[in-house]
Amino acid sequence: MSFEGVSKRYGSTVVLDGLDLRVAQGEFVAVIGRSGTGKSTLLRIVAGLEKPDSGTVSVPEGVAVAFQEPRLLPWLGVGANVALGLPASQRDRAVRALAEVGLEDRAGAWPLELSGGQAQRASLARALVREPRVLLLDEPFGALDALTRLEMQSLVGRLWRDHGWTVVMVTHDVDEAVRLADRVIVLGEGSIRLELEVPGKGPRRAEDPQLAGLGRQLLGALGVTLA
Ligand SMILES: Nc1ncnc2c1ncn2[C@@H]1O[C@H](COP(=O)(O)OP(=O)(O)OP(=O)(O)O)[C@@H](O)[C@H]1O
Repeated sequence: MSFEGVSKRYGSTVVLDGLDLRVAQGEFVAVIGRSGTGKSTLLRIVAGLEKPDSGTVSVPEGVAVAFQEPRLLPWLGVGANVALGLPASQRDRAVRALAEVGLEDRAGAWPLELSGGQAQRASLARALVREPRVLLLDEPFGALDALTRLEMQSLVGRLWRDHGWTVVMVTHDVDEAVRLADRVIVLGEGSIRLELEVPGKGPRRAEDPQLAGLGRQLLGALGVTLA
């Protein structure tokens, strides 16, 4: 997947200014940046929901998106939400996807009966069932408590390894970025301010001391200095 010289503005606000980005097949890239630096805009362009003003975007077929709020349809059961759009002959794929995210016993529940973490799992199952090549995650765990968030990070890391997806994840959480991604990019003023490779393969142990140093570097690029 690649962006070459991609620019996007809304009125007089320049959001992306000649952005170049290449993501290898199977790579996990985390995108961080201050509020309003264009992270969601970048994802929306990858998803084909938005067109750039100029530049070239090349994205393979098969993109699935999971957002911070799970966006399940409240009038359909969890299983039906996951199976939505699948031909009747392939409904068993929804059952398998629910089992992969640990929700096999919740297929008959209503979305409103799920906890935040379960709803996020259902949302992941809905992406899984489409067998995407590229998974886009926009602040997927932002609304979850700290423990559920750690569990969801492990789950996404495991699914990524099992399925060989290319992942682009927008997050405000530097620790989450270095725990999961192969590479973290910091967006600012329309382009990439800093790019860091994270050694090893995610999901990494949250308490890995090497990650703390990378996290501090990223916070520095975001203009945050810790005492
Ligand atoms: N449809 C739109 N119309 C007008 N302005 C927009 C639109 N979408 C985004 N913007 C503006 O573009 C800029 C980038 O927005 P974007 O949502 O991509 O940032 P972000 O980095 O994802 O922010 P956050 O971290 O707060 O979610 C912001 O100034 C925003 O107000």
